[in-house]
Amino acid sequence: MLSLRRATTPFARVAGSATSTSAAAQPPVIRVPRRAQERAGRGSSGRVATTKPGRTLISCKLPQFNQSAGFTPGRFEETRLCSRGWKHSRSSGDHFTVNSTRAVAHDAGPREPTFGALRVHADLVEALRRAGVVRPTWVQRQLVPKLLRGHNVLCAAETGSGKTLAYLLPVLHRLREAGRPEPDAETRAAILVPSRELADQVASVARALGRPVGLTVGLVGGGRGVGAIKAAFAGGRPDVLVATPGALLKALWRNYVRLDALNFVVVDEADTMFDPSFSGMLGKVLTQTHISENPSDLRGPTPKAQLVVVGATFPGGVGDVLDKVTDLGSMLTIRSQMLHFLLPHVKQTFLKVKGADKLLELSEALKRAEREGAAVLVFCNSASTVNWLGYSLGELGVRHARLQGGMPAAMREGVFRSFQKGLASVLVCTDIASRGLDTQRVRLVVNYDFPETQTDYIHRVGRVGRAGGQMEGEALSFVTHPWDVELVQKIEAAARKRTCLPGMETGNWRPGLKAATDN
Ligand SMILES: Nc1ncnc2c1ncn2[C@@H]1O[C@H](COP(=O)(O)OP(=O)(O)OP(=O)(O)O)[C@@H](O)[C@H]1O
Repeated sequence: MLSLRRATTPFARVAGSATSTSAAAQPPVIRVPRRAQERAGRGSSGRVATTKPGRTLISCKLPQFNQSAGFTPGRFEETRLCSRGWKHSRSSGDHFTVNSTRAVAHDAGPREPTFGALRVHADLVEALRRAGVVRPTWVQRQLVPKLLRGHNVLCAAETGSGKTLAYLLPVLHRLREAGRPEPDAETRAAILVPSRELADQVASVARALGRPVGLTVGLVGGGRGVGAIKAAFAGGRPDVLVATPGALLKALWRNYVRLDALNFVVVDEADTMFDPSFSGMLGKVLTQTHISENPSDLRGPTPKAQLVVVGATFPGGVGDVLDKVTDLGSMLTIRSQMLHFLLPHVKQTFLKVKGADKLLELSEALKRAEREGAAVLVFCNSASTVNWLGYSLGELGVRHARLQGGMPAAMREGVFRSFQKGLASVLVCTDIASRGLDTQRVRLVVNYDFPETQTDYIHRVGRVGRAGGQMEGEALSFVTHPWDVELVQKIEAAARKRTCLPGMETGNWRPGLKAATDN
């Protein structure tokens, strides 16, 4: 007769096979590893009980795939995915939701210090207070002091966590402390961003904060021709220039601005800026600057520029570009703990749907959002789908705005602003709106086309659940093609295992750079 006993090691040991004399008298005892015992206990279905009392993390159309917030599968345990059969055409209509497990986004608790404790200029703190921004978020508490101390920093933190203020405050503070320059002085800080909409947004925040401390802010964005770029410098060179790389290169070629006297260079939205489509231009801009290698380079008669690179995701090519302009080893890194995880405060639903049914599903979702008074971003993968979908929604009587890169710059300029002002509640757009744009009004993101990469998914969903926001965010993704399903399976597996998205692990992030705690 065999008896099962709980093993103390993960490996089975057959005790009866030992050569002790007493063994012959005893019935053989087989020690079975705990995992195998648990598997045996699951019954004939072989399924692990993934539900426990309490909140549900993942709720599915088929309840046997539900997973409780209190359950996490073992590291080597096979994860049962609701989306496993989604390549089959009969799976249409199936769905699952990753529920939010946290209520507040990135906001600091009442016991966190206020901005005053970060030792930025009192006028800046007061300007923030007037805007209702009192306590710094995690990334602000990390980045501001390091920049004030003169370090070059590479900073990766989730979408909507407040990175813009995290770099703007020390930049404005240090320019203010340096005193008023000569009237014809060169620009002292350049902030580089990938789109004119984002340039517009960052410039308006910088202006609101720069005004009280007597600093001027200029803006040059792409797509408006040389006349518009020249006009940006008509009133003299601004202290801070927010620019897209293409427009800045044009300004440099025509000598409207110089970058060799900069005190600060900021590269925002690193994943797009270091993407091959931008990195060539960015490299050309950076080679015209003198980037410091350590804080002592910021002093003396010819001070160099401090460099800060920020993003919510980081591509591989960052080092290749930066290596040419500074000592990478001297850069500090800041990385938030939940980088490249699904946002825990945003409810995310995935719906397997036939291509022909997507419009119907979308109009249902838009009706629900309208009843709740929620603004919606609808993402498509191409400009032509934006145009087609806009036309179809128009036919259905849905008021909306459209934003895609092929639109003339003059038209694009007003679209996002009018959406922000609430003149339209639905914005149909390409990924041009997924990077950096602050969308406090938006409560629902719809992936009409499933994004092509996990990075795009992170940035799109990151348009909801932003710091300082009062509203619960939600994302709805339509899953149609087999290649969409592959991506969904990776996302579902990461959600169930509570790991970051596969292939985006940041354990060895920027090896060779000092960790932020080194300073
Ligand atoms: N300390 C704070 N308290 C309250 N709200 C804040 C705070 N810091 C920033 N915000 C607000 O949070 C929102 C998101 O900030 P921001 O756009 O800088 O995020 P981000 O990290 O740059 O996002 P993304 O990665 O999408 O570019 C903005 O509306 C901003 O005004």
